[in-house]
Amino acid sequence: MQLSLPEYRRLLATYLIPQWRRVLLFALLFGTELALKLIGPQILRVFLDDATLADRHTSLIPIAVLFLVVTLGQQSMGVWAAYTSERIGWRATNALRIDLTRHLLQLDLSFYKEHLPGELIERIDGDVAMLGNFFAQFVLQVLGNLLLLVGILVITWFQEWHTGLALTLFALLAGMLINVVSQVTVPSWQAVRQANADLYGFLEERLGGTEDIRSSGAESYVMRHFFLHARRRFFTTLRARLISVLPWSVPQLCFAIGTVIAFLLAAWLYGAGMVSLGMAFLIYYYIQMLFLPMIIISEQLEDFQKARASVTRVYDLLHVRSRMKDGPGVVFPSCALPVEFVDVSFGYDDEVMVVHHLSFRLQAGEVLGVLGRTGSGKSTIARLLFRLYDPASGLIRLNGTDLRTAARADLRKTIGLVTQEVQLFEASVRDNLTFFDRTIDDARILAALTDLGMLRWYHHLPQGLDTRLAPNGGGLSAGEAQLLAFVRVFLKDPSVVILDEPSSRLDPATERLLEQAIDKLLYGRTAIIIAHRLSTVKRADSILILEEGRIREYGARINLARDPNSRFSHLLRTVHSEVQP
Ligand SMILES: Nc1ncnc2c1ncn2[C@@H]1O[C@H](COP(=O)(O)OP(=O)(O)OP(=O)(O)O)[C@@H](O)[C@H]1O
Repeated sequence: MQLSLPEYRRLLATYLIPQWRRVLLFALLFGTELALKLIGPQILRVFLDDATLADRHTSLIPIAVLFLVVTLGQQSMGVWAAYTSERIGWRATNALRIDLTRHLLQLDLSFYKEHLPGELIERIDGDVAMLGNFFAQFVLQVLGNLLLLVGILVITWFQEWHTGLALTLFALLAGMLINVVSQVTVPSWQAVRQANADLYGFLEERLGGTEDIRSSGAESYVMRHFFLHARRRFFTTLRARLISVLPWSVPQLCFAIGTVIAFLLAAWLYGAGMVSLGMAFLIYYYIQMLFLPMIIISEQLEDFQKARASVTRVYDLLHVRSRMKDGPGVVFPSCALPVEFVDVSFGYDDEVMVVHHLSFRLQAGEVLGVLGRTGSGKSTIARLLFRLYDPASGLIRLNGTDLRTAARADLRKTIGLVTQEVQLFEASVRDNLTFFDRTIDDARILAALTDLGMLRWYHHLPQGLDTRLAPNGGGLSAGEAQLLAFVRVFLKDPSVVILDEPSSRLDPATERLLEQAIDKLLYGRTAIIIAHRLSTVKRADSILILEEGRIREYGARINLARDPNSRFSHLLRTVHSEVQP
């Protein structure tokens, strides 16, 4: 989809109006620079004509000084204008980067399933960087240089009509030619951007999975695909660069032809006595000058063509709408809350449902243990309650309210989620625990660490809470990372806790700590524990066993444990016999 003119106008207005003073300054500087460009040759003409006068009375020095002042003024305006436009471009693109990032962070998880992070980085950084010139200069450069072009032609028409006519015809022909060749490069630059996005997407995914790739010995497979992506990028870039020689060499050729025409015309007019030497020089000078605006306009149009593909992609991204809509907002009380699933079915794709007709109810403060084979839909229940997705049918109630009427920000405050994969950042322990929330003071963090029995761990940190963690939580064991995730939830103090228990093996000491932490975390809260070990569900009031997304068994834990025919008691017996053969 290409953008319409009003959409371009809106885009420019959105990012330029907030810095209108700077845009105005740029317009003034740029306009003055153009005016000085036109005045300079006129002073030279006067200088030359005066210099060749037989009976010259006036001194040439003031004219020469004036020319110098005008030239210096033009150069200074040019530098100042370039600096100002650079700032406009950076500010506008940075604001756009922020808007894009903010927008992307609000999109559904289903969007992230379809787009690799590396590809999104390329959109936010690469594509937006292409728009710097569009925001900063495009409109003014095109309009200004058009004005300069017209100005040169009008002046020459007035001063010598033969020259005016010749220049106008020549400008039209050369302009059309330059414009045609400038379009040639656009598709090849689009291909370069796509090759970049593909390569970054590939790299990001493979670097993220480096541990698995090494352990499964898939390095050579990855390297081969890296080579294929890099090769494609190399050849598309090479092709684009070679084709880009055209828009550069055609204006050079026109420029050479123009210079010859200028010489011939000036020589003929001067030889025929139709113009003075100063005027002959002026004709030559204006023909030379004519090229600069033509080349700048063509460069701007070429740049705009390249930017168009980026604008379209950025605009498309900005218009991706979350399928889930925030409700008007609900204030949940900060105490344990009841949770209810009513006939909930859901699939990550619209066609294939992964959970079917789930119905269960947790009283406030009740703990539900969810069991089931891998892929049976346990984590999906957690994602639905956290409203990372909406059910395809049925509804989920929290404290009697349909989740869809709540704002997602309300839910994030009310529900704490500890997943199997704990995301840690290359930041201080404090920032990792508080999620960069500066309102949480150290005393609260230490109280949470004490509550969870992590003071010993804390005392071993070389710089206390200021200790920086390595990227991706490197240096921490899986158990420690899990404990940090518990501290996070503790600090959030939610009414409902969802605990997707880690299935990884932990050493007995960490496991004991984790067990204590779970007890403390669940105290006074409604909780859903997705359990991989039966020992975890001993604290559950009720048990739900899933099989292929359907409830196979659901009831009070004590009753199910007592019933010898229940699936749960069967599981208990199996584990027991495995432990004590
Ligand atoms: N993001 C996703 N996109 C598409 N399908 C998914 C996605 N996440 C899970 N699934 C599918 O949904 C089904 C249920 O997955 P879910 O993660 O809920 O299982 P689980 O019981 O939690 O498994 P595990 O015990 O291995 O964590 C599986 O068939 C899985 O392949």
